[in-house]
Amino acid sequence: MNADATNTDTAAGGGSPTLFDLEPAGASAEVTDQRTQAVAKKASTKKTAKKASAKGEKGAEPAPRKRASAESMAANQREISVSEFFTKNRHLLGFDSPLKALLTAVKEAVDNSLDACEEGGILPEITVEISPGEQEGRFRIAVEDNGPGIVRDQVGKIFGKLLYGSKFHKLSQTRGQQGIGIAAAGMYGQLTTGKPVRILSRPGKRAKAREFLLSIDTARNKPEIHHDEEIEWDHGQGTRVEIEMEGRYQKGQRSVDMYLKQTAIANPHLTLHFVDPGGEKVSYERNANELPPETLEIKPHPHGVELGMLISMLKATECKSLSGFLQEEFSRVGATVAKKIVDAAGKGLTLKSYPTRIAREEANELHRAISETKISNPSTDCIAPIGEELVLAGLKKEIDADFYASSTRPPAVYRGNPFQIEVGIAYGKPEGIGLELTEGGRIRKKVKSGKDVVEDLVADADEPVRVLRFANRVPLLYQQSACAVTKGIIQTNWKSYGLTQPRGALPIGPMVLLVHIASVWVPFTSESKEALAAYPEIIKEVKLGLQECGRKLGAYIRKGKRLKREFEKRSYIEKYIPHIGLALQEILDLTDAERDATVEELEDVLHKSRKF
Ligand SMILES: Nc1ncnc2c1ncn2[C@@H]1O[C@H](COP(=O)(O)OP(=O)(O)OP(=O)(O)O)[C@@H](O)[C@H]1O
Repeated sequence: MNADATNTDTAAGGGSPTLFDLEPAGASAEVTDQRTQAVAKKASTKKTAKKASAKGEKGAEPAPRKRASAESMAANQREISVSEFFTKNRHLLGFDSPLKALLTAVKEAVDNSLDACEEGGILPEITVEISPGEQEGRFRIAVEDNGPGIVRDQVGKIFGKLLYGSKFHKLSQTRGQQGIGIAAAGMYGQLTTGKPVRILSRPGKRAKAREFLLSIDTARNKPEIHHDEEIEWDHGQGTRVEIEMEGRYQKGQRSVDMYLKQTAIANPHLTLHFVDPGGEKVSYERNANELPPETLEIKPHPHGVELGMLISMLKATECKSLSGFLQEEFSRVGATVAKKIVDAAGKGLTLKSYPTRIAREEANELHRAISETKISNPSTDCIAPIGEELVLAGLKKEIDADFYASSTRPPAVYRGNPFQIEVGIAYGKPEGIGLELTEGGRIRKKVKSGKDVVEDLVADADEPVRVLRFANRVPLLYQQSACAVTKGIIQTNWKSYGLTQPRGALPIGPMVLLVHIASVWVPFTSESKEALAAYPEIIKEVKLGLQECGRKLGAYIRKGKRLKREFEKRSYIEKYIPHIGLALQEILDLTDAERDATVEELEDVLHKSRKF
């Protein structure tokens, strides 16, 4: 029975005994009237409570709930398409505000262009255009590359299907990993403007170019191609992607401009052109004419494989023996290591055991044996760091500072995945400390270089240092505090290198800190790829890299402080040298020429008095 109905009945005086039933007969009309009023009030209170409860107001009685049965629940249970999921959860992909959405879309397209050019062995030249869209608050982004292009059959799946890509299943150093990025950007455009994505592709100089217009059928996670036609395109081979979307364009630390500038720093082999919504053009010319060294795809390292994955691999393998399986499917396992693992596993497993018939219990022992067996670290020809020299060149090209240092750590391993950390430092605004020692031993004020640089990259002297984080050469602009890189910086003792550092915070000073991780699988904290997960191995390497650069910085700051003290002392003495000259002239009866020569000599002695 409906609980509400019971209450109403009771209030109306029917059903179970109430106050009225207990009242003696012949009670006065006034009392009856009061009773009637009380009943009416009670009923009205209940109605109000019901309404309030429906509105969710505090203090209201809870509204009665309709109970679901397994059958009624079953009627609502159905598969969720990955596109529907990410439409609702677009913040997971970096589309949570118009400002960030614009940046994410540009980033996905540029990262893809860079990956494609490098895979194709082509020096990348990329053009990014952002122009106002058809309505206020809309923008049209276009990213064009000179990469290998995309073949006709693949265009639909790449741009109209989430979780489709060429990089997820291989362990190699690429910017993209998940197979979500560009389709998600197109989906966001479609969601906010209703417009399809436009793609131009020319897969090879001799091939004909084609134009496509497509959108995603989000319920089925499938492409809907509206237009597919051969066109004349005045462009060599390559791809052009155009997406109209709701967005906000703004310059600043987390802007498209900053992402592109940082991309140019970390990719010295890239020539990049950018046209902003106001029509202003910026170009970053490459300062390296060689592509980064080619990296090899690797197999998983046994120490990075979890039990569930091992069981799946055993089921899926085509190898006919356990020995073959261990050697074929993993890196760093030869015949000797395979034998050691199998011997340590016991459970009747032999080198000849048939992998697909290995039961869960045996797999468990095999997994234990793998973790106990000493296996050499994964090979490192699968990762390509930027290199100390190019990190320095990139910083010098784009940031006007007093002092630069860089360091590339040797490769290390987290969860079986090789990675390498690089650190760069640009310290001091030239107009800040601004003193230098000339070859002749003089200390002079530095002249501003006058380079066209981003002024706001170097922090002010009383601000926390600016951090530039990169993962496989991609700038990470959001979620700085959640990132393993920031944790590594905070855990480093900057006081010993001459900087101030509040407890548990970034150091303070006019400095840019660049940290790059190169890896076959970058452990991001979410699908939007904004922060690195805090693996202790990664934090440790970040700290070691920072310490290497920090020591050089410490020496520079100490020298700078000495220079400053000396400069002040010399300036003070220098003021009195002409007076000393005059006094000497009077005492020693010198000619004017002799006096000037003495003054010059005294100045020389002063300036060459100390070596730094
Ligand atoms: N400009 C391009 N030129 C050539 N191939 C491309 C281009 N853009 C995308 N692709 C291909 O499309 C695939 C899917 O791209 P998408 O951005 O969706 O995912 P991803 O780059 O693999 O991973 P992530 O989701 O981490 O970015 C890529 O793996 C690549 O093979």
